Amino acid sequence: MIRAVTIKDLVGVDIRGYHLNRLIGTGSYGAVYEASSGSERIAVKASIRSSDVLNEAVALQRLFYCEFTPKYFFHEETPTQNGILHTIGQELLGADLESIRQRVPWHAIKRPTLVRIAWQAISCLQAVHSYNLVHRDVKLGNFAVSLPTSPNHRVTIKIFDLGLAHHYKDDDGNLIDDSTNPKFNVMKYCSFEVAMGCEPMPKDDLHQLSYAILYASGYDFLQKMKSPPDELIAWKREMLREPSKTLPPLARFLTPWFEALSELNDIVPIDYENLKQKIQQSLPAHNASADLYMEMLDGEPTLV
Ligand SMILES: Nc1ncnc2c1ncn2[C@@H]1O[C@H](COP(=O)(O)OP(=O)(O)OP(=O)(O)O)[C@@H](O)[C@H]1O
Repeated sequence: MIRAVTIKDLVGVDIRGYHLNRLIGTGSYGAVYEASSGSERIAVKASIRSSDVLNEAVALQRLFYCEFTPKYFFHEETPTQNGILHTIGQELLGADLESIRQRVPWHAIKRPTLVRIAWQAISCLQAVHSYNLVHRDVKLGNFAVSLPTSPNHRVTIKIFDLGLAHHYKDDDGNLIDDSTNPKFNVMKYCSFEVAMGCEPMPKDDLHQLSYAILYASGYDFLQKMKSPPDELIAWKREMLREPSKTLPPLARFLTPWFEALSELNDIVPIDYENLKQKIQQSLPAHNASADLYMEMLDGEPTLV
């Protein structure tokens, strides 16, 4: 048994043979550590919300062969003097996209990089949905770059934090209810239909992604989320009804993609390849399917 500890005070503890070296960051309910065993480095997520950890562990296990989510290593329950500590060992990722956005001038990721991010982020959701999972918490901070591969420092975008993910349909296509009944309509960055009281479905992950991309393009979505609830819902509705008029001028180049997103529904299967082509059409002079790299620019690691 390990001594009484708080979730943010686990440096030095060993879990499943991995030594917790460094606190990477903390969220509303947990903390993530960089841990190692010999030369192998992983991320260990510890949380006080056992239901989220269990849910994430099940989702990551399901996604074991998925290359767009962190690789799953283990789920461990460790007795401590003040209760059970729940941890998940998973692939160590690099910086999350919210931190990357914060580091770029004007907090606006350049268009050629932005379309590559959007292309890969759509692939992440396509992959998650192909395992009959809906993520339900799509935001910029829940995407991260993989650790760069040498020698050219190529990275890929992965989606993580599957604590709210849901196995929404079985192999025969029958919908599966979420018995925990979470209230997604209170989440400020939920999609329009979810704000209106519908259950989050795959198309809602894509609508949440559209807000994340808009935010990454330099739009002050945090300020928008502070609008009175009615105003925020009206804006989300107009983004679907008339994207070309509602999009801020700097993001208007993404109109083809937003128009395609408006046409999604829960019945017709989503054509992810078409959505990627719409991203390409938004910026024809640049290859949206090109690789991404972490390069040192002015002494700062920069995603290009
Ligand atoms: N597998 C991972 N590899 C590297 N860093 C990670 C990994 N998973 C999470 N992180 C980082 O750990 C930090 C804490 O993550 P966590 O998901 O607990 O909180 P959050 O997303 O910042 O907040 P919230 O839980 O409120 O959404 C974040 O900076 C996140 O980018």
